[in-house]
Amino acid sequence: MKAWQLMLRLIRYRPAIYGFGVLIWSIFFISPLLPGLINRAIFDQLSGAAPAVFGIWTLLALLITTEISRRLLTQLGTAMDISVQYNIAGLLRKNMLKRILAQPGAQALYTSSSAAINNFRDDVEEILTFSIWLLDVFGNVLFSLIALGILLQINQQVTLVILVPLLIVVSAFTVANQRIQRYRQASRAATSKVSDFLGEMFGATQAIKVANAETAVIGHFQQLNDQRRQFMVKDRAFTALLSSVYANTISLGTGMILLLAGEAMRTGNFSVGDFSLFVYYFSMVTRLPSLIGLLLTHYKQAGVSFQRMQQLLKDAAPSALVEHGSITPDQQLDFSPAKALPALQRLDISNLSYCYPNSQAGIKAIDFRLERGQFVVVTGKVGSGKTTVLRALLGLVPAHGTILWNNQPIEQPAEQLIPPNCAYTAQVPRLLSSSLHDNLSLGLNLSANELQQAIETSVLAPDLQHMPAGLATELGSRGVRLSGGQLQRAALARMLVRSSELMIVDDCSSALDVTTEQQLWQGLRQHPTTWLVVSHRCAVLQLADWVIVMDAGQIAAQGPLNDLLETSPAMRELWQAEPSNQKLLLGVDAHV
Ligand SMILES: Nc1ncnc2c1ncn2[C@@H]1O[C@H](COP(=O)(O)OP(=O)(O)OP(=O)(O)O)[C@@H](O)[C@H]1O
Repeated sequence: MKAWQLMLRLIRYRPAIYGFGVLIWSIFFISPLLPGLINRAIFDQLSGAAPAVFGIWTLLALLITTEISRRLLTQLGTAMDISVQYNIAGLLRKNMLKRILAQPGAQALYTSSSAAINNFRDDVEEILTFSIWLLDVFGNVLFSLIALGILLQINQQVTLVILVPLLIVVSAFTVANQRIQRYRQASRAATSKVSDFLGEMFGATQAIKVANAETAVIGHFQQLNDQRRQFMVKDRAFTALLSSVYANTISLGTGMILLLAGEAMRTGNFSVGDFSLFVYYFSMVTRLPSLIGLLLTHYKQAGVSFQRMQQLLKDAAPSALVEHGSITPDQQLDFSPAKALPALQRLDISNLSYCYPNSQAGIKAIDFRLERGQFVVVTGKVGSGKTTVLRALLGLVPAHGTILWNNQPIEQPAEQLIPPNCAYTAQVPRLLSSSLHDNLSLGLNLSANELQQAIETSVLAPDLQHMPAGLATELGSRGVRLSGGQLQRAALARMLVRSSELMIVDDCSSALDVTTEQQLWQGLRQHPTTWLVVSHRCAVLQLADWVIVMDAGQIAAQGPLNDLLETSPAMRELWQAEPSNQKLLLGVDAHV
């Protein structure tokens, strides 16, 4: 869809408000026609060029009334501007947010989060600027046409000179057209790079400090800022240059008109009143070329913003950005909870494959089965594809393959394999800057008993005793006030309160000491559900009913742990690599 089509859809979202805005501003912009004519009458009466129709005081009263009305119109017009901006910004932002939230987790954002913030802020602002320009343009054009009609009746030759600046402006825009777009795209991309890096720097402050890399990192940041400065200066300077070309054409036109008007007055074809009318209308009529030039420039820049926002929506239809719908603040986004599937008896995964874009890495032809109540462990070397198996199964990456839940196909895993059917804890769990209670519930209305059970099973109870406000303790940004081990167990407790048929956990006890880890997994194993767990730790492998060994994106072997230790060299290698103290503590058999 072209920029003008998208803009039209936005206008049609609230046609009455936009229409009223156009009407108010049109009245405002055409209202100077009247004072111009009054001035002309006053001057012609005073110079004796025309007979007195109205008294001077009547004319003055008319002038004052017009000016007061214009002030009132400005207030009303500003209110309309705000209303238009609220609706357009609300619709664009809601549609972008809706699309992001509707995507499966791992694909929610195709760009970085700071680039997305730029889309929500700067690109939406650009569209708002353009929409406000559009509100004004109709009234300005109308004023100019009527004024030109009046002036043409007075003196055709002088009036036609006014068209010269318009031609200059249109030619200037035609020449600059491509550059406007190119400079705007480059400046926006450079801004995104700066915000991205800023976000990364704040997120990795500790890593930067312990690596003593402040100078190098700040140097790189400076480089990105320099690039941004260059692109921004080009973009702003070019827009300013165009504005000045547009504005200077007015001065050119003024000079020409004054010369021609002076000549006409000398020959007696031009009264003082006519001259005052020309001068009065002239500044406004000649503003039209400049206005049109700037409007075309903003149109190009709005086009770049539309493109950038559509990139955020990626595969969605272009019209998704301007799709009409309610934006009232109390409007709930429509996230219907997942339909509960029948109690899980068997989950069959066959031929599950996924390859990461622009790489050879991923998983190939994964087949395995989970039976009700089983505790299945996926293990393997670093980078062997364990996490990818889970993400592919959960629909967090667009994988191929078949997933059967009690022999019924799961067509949309990202929408179906969520609570109450399936709960998941990622390898690096994320908490939010809120209280521990809010982080566990995430909006669920939990009983004290449910919370207590989850806290005990996740072995979080001893830690809770040392928290100053218990469950109400604020965790800070992304749960920064928790230790690595506490964060992992808080995420597990969050999963447990979403009691589901299938629990999926990705290697998230790595920060725990051996005793706590053993206690945790034995507690989880008691939970009456089916488990699929990624781990290479003895504490977990020992509890497994079934172990799947991954190697280079494929299943190298699968079966009970004891069988694999006899038959699979890959499993033996992994087992031997685990610290022996864990095996001793757990009383591992004498296979190794
Ligand atoms: N977003 C990505 N883009 C490209 N390649 C990726 C991406 N994520 C992972 N990979 C690659 O895919 C392969 C499998 O990664 P995966 O995270 O599934 O391994 P893993 O067995 O879970 O590793 P670990 O034990 O370190 O968690 C690796 O080679 C990894 O480099």
